[in-house]
Amino acid sequence: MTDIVTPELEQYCHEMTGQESAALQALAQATRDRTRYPDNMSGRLVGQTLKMLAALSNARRVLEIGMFTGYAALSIAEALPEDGEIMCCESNPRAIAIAEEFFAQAGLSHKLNVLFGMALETIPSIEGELDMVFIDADKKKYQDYLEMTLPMVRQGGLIIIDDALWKGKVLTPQDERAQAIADLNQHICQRNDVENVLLPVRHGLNIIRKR
Ligand SMILES: C[S@@+](CC[C@H](N)C(=O)[O-])C[C@H]1O[C@@H](n2cnc3c(N)ncnc32)[C@H](O)[C@@H]1O
Repeated sequence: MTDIVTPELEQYCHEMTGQESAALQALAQATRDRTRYPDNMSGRLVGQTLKMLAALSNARRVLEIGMFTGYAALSIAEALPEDGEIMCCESNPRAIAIAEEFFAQAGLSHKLNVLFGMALETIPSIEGELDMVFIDADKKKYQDYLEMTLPMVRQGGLIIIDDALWKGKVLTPQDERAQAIADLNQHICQRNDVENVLLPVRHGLNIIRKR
């Protein structure tokens, strides 16, 4: 994947960002050892950014769309209060098994609620308000995820969209995914019910706050 910043700066940011917990380091290693596409994992920069946002916004109920092996979910869970909950949509049972194993090792299973299946089918089963949503599944469905979850987010709550710069291809979109994300970024900054900032963190994070 094309780096948004130079590889040297990316590495520097990685090294100068607070070390992850031992549990997150073990999960990252297991993801590299036991999955075919470990690059799907978000990693330290995104994970620590999400953890920081969850802490700053006093999040208690969080939804992640696209959990994979649970790196971002576990990062966020570490910032949630004891009665906090992270609901995670995921369609891959092997990835779910790894996430559950490492949540258990971290002693945080009580905060995890996995919604197994296709996200657009499982999200409607969620009741109550959400403080934060992290969108990181099927790029072509991002707009649908946003429309479905924005009404569920409390006023002042956050939606964070990953891969918002999609390999840098949003500048001159030449495939369906790049076009979908470019259209979504355009749409978000024109809405008047949210405010947002698009940051070049890893593959791009679009941070949206509901007015
Ligand atoms: C980029 S990975 C997520 C990485 C993860 N957020 C992390 O922090 O490591 C995308 C995940 O979304 C899942 N996924 C893709 N489309 C989905 C859908 N429609 N419903 C549920 N999960 C989906 C994939 O199985 C994959 O595990």
